[in-house]
Amino acid sequence: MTEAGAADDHSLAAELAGTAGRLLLGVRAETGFADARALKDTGDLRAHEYLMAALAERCPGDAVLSEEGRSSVAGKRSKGDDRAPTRNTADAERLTASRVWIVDPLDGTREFSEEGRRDWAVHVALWERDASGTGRLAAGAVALPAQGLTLRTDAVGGAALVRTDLTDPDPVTAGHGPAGAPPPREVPLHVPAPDAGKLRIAVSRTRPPEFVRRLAEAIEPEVELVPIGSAGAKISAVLLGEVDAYVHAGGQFEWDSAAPAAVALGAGAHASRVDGAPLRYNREDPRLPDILVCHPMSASTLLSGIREVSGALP
Ligand SMILES: Nc1ncnc2c1ncn2[C@@H]1O[C@H](COP(=O)(O)O)[C@@H](OP(=O)(O)O)[C@H]1O
Ligand SMILES: [Mg+2]
Repeated sequence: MTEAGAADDHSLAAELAGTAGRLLLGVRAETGFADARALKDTGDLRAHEYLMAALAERCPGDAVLSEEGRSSVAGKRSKGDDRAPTRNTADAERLTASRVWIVDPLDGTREFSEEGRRDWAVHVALWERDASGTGRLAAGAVALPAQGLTLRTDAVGGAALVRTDLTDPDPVTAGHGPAGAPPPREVPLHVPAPDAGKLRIAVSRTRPPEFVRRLAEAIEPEVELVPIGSAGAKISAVLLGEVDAYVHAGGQFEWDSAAPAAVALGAGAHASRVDGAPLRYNREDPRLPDILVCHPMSASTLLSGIREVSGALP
């Protein structure tokens, strides 16, 4: 799924997501948490404007689909800025383009505005047209700025975990270097297999779908529901082994899942719609309301459990 991107596209996605993430840490420090609305809007728009400008400069021929470049957000402003958000590539052009960057400048906007929370992300994905006509995710990066991590695709169809904050050793990369040596900056990323007998399923903190509670009752392994903000942070938690699956239905858009799905597929995870159909991107209608990400070993249990409770799907 990720082989199509040129080596540079993977690095560029990671660089842009990481830089937008640093910018967002700066917005948090500068704006403070007293006015959540101002902090959310300023974060959304500053990261969006940075990504639009960087993509226009670095990839001038490519189309862009950003959550914050839709015509419906034209009236939104960041603190101290009168400018309207830079618009996305027009639909007619995007739908015939051969390369489209699908970005969520700030996923988990609510968590970004809550002091101390680390479950928010920057998503940068590249979709490329291919011979099949449906296209595919060619590269992707998810920055978790408050966790000092970026998860990214690589040039050989895999994925990597990059430590962006080298001052704070983290348990994930720490075990990879020789004893006593500083942990490497970047390590290969493979989705870990679940422990037998128990499944931890990440769900939305604020809108956990009722059908996931039904699913938890319907399947054999014991299930623990783990509320986490941001689709990117939840999918990253699956890839980092903090949970075993992410199940969502009832509403979402292409930008919420494109970059994390690209990384998940590169890391060997199962990523699909909740009925098992492939995730498709760069459609005319950007709604992509449901998703399942897990280790391939758990996919059939979860897909058949979801089928059993499909009457409860939103
Ligand atoms: N029912 C729904 N309809 C539309 N978007 C939804 C949704 N549920 C979740 N999302 C979006 O998916 C992302 C993760 O949500 P959650 O943390 O609740 O799981 C959020 O993106 P943004 O933060 O970029 O808006 C949120 O807006
Ligand atoms: Mg989002």
